[in-house]
Amino acid sequence: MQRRYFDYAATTPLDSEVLNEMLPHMKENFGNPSSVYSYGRDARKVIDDSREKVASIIGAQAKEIYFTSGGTESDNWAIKGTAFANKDKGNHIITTTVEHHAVLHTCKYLEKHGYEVTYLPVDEYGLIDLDDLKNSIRENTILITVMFANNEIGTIQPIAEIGKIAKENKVLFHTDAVQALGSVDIDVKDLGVDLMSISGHKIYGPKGIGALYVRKGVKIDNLIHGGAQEKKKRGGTENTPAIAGFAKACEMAQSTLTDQIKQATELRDYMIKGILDSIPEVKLNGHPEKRLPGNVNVSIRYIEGESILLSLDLIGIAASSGSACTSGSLDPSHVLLAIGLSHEIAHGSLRFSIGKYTTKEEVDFVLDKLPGIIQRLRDMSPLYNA
Ligand SMILES: Cc1ncc(COP(=O)(O)O)c(C=O)c1O
Ligand code: FES
Repeated sequence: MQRRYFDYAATTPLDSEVLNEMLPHMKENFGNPSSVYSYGRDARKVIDDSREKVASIIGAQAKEIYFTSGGTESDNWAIKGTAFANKDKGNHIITTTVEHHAVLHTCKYLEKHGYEVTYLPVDEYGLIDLDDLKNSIRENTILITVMFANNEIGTIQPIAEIGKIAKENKVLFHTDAVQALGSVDIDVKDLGVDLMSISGHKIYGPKGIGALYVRKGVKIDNLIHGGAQEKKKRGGTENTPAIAGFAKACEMAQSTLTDQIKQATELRDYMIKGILDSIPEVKLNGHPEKRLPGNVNVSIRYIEGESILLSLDLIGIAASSGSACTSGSLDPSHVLLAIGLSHEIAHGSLRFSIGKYTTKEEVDFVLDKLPGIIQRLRDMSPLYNA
């Protein structure tokens, strides 16, 4: 059966050019980058060059990039590391109700250890209110952490405005840009961001690699203690192949960004229109314009997202009912509840995410099959027939 992948927000396939870039560093260039002899120096050079490339895609300097094991570690580090480093200044953190669990669960953990956290609500589109943000800043606020773009509904927050508010109030600003990288033009300097989390596997790079941007001058404690790697800020022998792959993926994403935004946006809008036009009682979740180019998230009344996913899977379509991290749990998505959806409607939600390999033919296949699937499920639903 031909399979069609619509879950690029969960992860992306490794680009073959990225794989080719990685292979030599798994074979002949296997040295430990900390070693002084040539094997080590060769690996070190790869890491130094890679740092430049990763820095370039977000407008940072190479020395402001620290490699991590991915978005989750970067989020944990940014939040715990600044919270611990600024304990003398205060213990208050501001975030939002729609963050990824890597941020939310880290904040919950800190609450158990004496920190106070404000969770800003969002409007029906998933946007925070900037006045709310201003009003929630206190004397003891040390960090604002607001995601760049939401992984479930695709909503893009007003990052530059948040950066400005943070700066005016002398509060650090971290943003989880895992979903935004490669889909939005990012410049940390223009945006006034102090810390930014990014990840390799959402941009056709390898899994298990990411980075934390830490603006020069920002104080941050270690999360991972060990050797002197990453300027003594993150111990552990560097994953040279993954770092090289991540850098290649960044380089490719940067050089094709404009075209990719255009291609994904066109397919996204075509798909949204196709779904809304062909299926009754369907609602688009997230902001109509301030949204990731590849994100389609809809609520379909009277049926369960899970049962639609299963029916789609039977014909080879891979989509998601929210985020891959929350499926498997019976709770509806915290993001969909935060934008005001009822439990019942949140349960009937689907996310299709489009990437660089998505074709119009694939979208047409979904548009052709989805209405029939939904009609059959609705015919079986006691809610629909009530
Ligand atoms: C917004 C967001 N933050 C963090 C992560 C975690 O990134 P990683 O899978 O690299 O740990 C993801 C991906 O699942 C994400 O979408
Ligand atoms: S039980 Fe299926 S999404 Fe809630």
